Amino acid sequence: MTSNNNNNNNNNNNIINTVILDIEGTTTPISFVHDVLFPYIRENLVKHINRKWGSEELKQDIKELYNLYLEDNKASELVVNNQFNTPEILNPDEENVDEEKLIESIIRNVIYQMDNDRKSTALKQLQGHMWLEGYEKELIKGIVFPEVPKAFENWKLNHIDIYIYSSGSIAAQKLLFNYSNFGSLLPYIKGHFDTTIGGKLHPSSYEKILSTINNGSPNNYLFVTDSILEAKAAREAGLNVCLSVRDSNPPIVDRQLLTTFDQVSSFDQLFNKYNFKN
Ligand SMILES: CSCCC(=O)C(=O)COP(=O)(O)O
Ligand SMILES: [Mg+2]
Repeated sequence: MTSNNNNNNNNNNNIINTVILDIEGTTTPISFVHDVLFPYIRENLVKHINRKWGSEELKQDIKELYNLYLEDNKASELVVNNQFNTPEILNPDEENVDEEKLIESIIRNVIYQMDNDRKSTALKQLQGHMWLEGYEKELIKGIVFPEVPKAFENWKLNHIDIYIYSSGSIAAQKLLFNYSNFGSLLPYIKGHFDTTIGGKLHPSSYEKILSTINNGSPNNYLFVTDSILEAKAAREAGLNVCLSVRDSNPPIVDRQLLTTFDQVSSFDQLFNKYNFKN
């Protein structure tokens, strides 16, 4: 273990027994998400809706998207410059709804959310369902950075529990790690969390995750993420936090806040920075 000179809240003598990892920008290049996963959704959305029309899974996905539209609309009455402006989805439960128009409204809504990189649970659930076929047909392979499998192995050997917390749905997370460029990494991962537990910018989400995992006090946990706002929220919940500053990530703009966090550009560096239980 080495100490570091950052004026962060981490006490690097804390004994870490659990790591919680973000995906995009942390275990996985941002380019994989934006240049492979997201284009797959755009290219296959119409086909997916037509193929799955009438299925319980798609009905549920549409219901979630519709509820989100209603919620945003309600919120927009209260906020002057509403940040969402989510395109209308026709009520899927209306008896005489024009199916063609309903489908058009769903597509408009999904594409709008994706154009804005919205991390809504509704969008992420649909995406997760869509990627299944892409992975199964080997059209997509999940990408993790080259040192990630070795780090997983190392943590596993030392009985450090590995959890994932991503805006991507739990189903999408499992696909990415099951069909990874290094084979299935799922056996290394003890559990998964997505935004159904709460958004990644809220300290309460991290508190809920910790009470679900139940592996001791917050300072036994290490959260690694590329997002400084997620890092701030997790720190407020008392976790040790390390920023993933990969060469391929966009630079973090708030330089001042950045200096208050530990940073690594590869998981290898975590092993010198933190005191993992062994
Ligand atoms: C689980 S793979 C899909 C990635 C994704 O959709 C996403 O929004 C990634 O967000 P993260 O919280 O992992 O940065
Ligand atoms: Mg991320």
